[in-house]
Amino acid sequence: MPPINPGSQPPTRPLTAEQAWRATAERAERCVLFFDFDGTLAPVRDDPTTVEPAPKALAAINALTEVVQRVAIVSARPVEFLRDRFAGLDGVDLYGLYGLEHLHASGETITEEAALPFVPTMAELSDRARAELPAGALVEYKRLSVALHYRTAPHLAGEIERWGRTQADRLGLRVQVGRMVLELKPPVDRDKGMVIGEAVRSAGCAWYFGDDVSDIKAFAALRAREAADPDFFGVCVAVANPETGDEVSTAADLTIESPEALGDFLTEAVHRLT
Ligand SMILES: O=P(O)(O)OC[C@H]1O[C@H](O[C@H]2O[C@H](CO)[C@@H](O)[C@H](O)[C@H]2O)[C@H](O)[C@@H](O)[C@@H]1O
Repeated sequence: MPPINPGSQPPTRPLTAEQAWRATAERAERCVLFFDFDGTLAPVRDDPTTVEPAPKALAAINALTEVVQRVAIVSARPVEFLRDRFAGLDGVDLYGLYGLEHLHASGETITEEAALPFVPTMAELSDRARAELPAGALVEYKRLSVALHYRTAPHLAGEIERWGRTQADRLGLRVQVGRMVLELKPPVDRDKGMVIGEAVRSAGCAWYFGDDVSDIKAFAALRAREAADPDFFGVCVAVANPETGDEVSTAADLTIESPEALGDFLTEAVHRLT
């Protein structure tokens, strides 16, 4: 078992990785494993289009689909982007754009209907962002949301955030902050917490792995499920990074150092659960 970095904050309850995998093994056929993508399964890069999952994590996820009830990716990326990265892994469910899209067992991508009227709004917003934001801002158009990145130009953070919030007010959109990014989304009630809350209704066990503030709602959904059913076993795992700070680790049971270390952790999990 690789060392678990407990982070600068203690877990919210005493739980070792050993104990967690043992309890999971007892319920493996009713267990769901949820993974955030960027910063969790995939190391962060300057260019969002070039990102790929860490190879060890991908191989372990493939093996885990044979061991647990379900494996799912829950991301702010579009399903189409995720499908390219997890091609060939039929046993992996994909939730994209914070759950506005989902795809199960290589069927068709389903889009939340309430979000569809915002397709033209997002196209217009993306064009306007490219025209009005200074050089150095990176605009990522995602059909139902637009991400305004400043990773390679951190001095623009304030200007980009102000511009994004003004546009959100103008167009009636919601704002989601992330790692060196501000994202504009439709005003539709859909987030990672809601996705997880619905997906674990009939599960006996679930893990959620995440690195960013939007993942904390998913942790909360597991806590709520556990509070409602003492037989349910939930585990929240943070993947550490210098940008999010302690917020995610503080809310987690376990903290892992990086996406690469997560690959080692999951490889060990395959052995523990088989
Ligand atoms: O829910 P996630 O899968 O974690 O997606 C969150 C955002 O991830 C991407 O941005 C982040 O990763 C980029 C590539 O490593 C990095 O350049 C950027 O600074 C990070 O914020 C993605 O591009 C966004 O659309 C997602 O909202």
